[in-house]
Amino acid sequence: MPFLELVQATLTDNGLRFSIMVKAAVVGLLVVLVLKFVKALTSRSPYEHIPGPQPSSIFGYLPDMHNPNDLDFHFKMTERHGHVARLRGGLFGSDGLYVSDPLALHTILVRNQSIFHESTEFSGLFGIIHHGDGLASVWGNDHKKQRKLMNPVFTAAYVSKLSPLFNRIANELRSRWSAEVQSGPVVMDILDGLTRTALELISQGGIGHTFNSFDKNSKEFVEFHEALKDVLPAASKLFFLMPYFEAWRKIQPVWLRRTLARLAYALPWPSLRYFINAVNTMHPVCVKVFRQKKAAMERGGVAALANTASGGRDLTTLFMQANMEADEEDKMLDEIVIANMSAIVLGGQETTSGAMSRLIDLMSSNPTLQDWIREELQEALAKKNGQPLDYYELNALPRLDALCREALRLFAPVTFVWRQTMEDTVIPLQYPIKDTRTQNDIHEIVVRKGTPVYVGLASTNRSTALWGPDAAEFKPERWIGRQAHESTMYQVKTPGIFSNMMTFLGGGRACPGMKFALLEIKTVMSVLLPTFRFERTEEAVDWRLGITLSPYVRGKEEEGPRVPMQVSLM
Ligand code: HEM
Repeated sequence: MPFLELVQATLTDNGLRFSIMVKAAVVGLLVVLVLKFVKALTSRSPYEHIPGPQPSSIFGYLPDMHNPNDLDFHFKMTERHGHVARLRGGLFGSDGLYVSDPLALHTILVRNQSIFHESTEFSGLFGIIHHGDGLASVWGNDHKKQRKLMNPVFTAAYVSKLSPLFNRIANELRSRWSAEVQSGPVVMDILDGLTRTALELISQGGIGHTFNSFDKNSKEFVEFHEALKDVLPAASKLFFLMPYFEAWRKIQPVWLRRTLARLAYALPWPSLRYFINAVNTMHPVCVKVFRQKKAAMERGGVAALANTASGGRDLTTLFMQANMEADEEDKMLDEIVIANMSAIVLGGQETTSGAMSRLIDLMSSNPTLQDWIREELQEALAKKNGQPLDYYELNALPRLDALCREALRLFAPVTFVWRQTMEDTVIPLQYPIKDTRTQNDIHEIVVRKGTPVYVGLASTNRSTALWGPDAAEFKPERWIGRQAHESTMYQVKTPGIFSNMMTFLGGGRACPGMKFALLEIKTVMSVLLPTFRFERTEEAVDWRLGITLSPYVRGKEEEGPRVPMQVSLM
């Protein structure tokens, strides 16, 4: 329905009160913009003495920060401006801070985490995507309560039990690719196969559902994958709407929110449409899976799920069981369980399919490295007479481990996370920065309430002060023979939960899925590398930012994410 007709129909439906509300919203928005403009012109920033990048426009740092083609904004932030950088807010926003200093990160993520909340931008965004207050949208006690129920299912004891399932899914990919390359090398988009694999791993292992992703005719896979692929890049392009997402998802009555969403959908704005479509596709699937699971468990406990995709061993079944047994005050509402199912699928799909493609991409340009990893896997498999390697056996392989660590250090799939300061506070610095006015060293920074603080995951992972002068180079051998705590050049500790790097964050909101992700990546490599050789094609692949990183063929970005690769049997 054309936009104007839709507006007319809606007005007729809901009458005068709707028209008044729309006018009030427009006036309110204009007032906010004017006030922000006046504030920016009249007030002084408390961070004028801190070095930082010059924004490329009057709109301040946000467009630069979300520019899909400027990964160096993040990768080189520390080396260009120091371990804390001032981000200029421009004419409509206030200044923010970009942090990669280990001591400051410890203060933000661990010691004073109650002062540095998840930003309303991200909590609002993920609250809309997951349709509720799951892990990504709550803080304080609510967050702790949810983590307490969910953390146990992410431990090695549980995750290791998923090895047989993961091996079965990885072998399905191997069979498909083997059939394709049987009569000789073939150039194929490996991202397609790895995406299907990652979705099956997370959907079967995470929520106990299959999208039949290896079936090229699976409508459910096509729709859901389309939604997953679009949702974060589209959201990233809506960054200037993000401050209003938290307020948006609280709009009452619900009919008003739905009507506004329908109107927004009718606007000629592709990113907004992709976003709304994606959100409306993902949620019903999680609701359906949850209802089926709950009904089965109420009938016959976990045993009633024996014939489902995961046989009842998936993470959701485990935490639903814990939820049923929890004390009344600790229980999660059904809508929160559903939001967390959605968080698991979204948090675990793009990140891991990207990481797996990156690993193969890196090995394809370095055949010696590829052979070095393959040799280790072949030896380990030979010792088991070709039987699949389990969680503990995979973790005991130093070369595979070094490859994973180095790729995840240098190319952190999540580039930065966003926090907001809830009260005035001070952050101490490990590496002093220079006062731009006096040139004196600054050892601590007073951070004002309301300041947006960006935790630079990729930039910390590339700091030469932490990792040595070769920090920006891909060198898996740097990990060989080193314990996790020895990993940084000068034994400096960061709060990161993964070998001192920030890839999976640290503190109370660190990624719970780290062990799950590493098992996925290592299992898939252990199945593919002994069978296939991967070689680069002429087409260059660039990784672009869209909250997570996605690969695009240079000059063919409009074709969507792809990683073309020549694949042949060993
Ligand atoms: C290479 C793969 C992965 C990377 C790099 C990664 C990274 C991260 C990071 C940086 C965060 C913090 C986000 C923030 O605070 O804003 C996070 C949170 C989260 N991740 Fe992961 N993740 C990965 C895989 C997974 C997997 C496989 C799962 C599920 C099985 C998962 C589930 C989650 C959840 C539920 C959260 C929210 C935690 C909370 O707010 O308490 N992630 N992840």
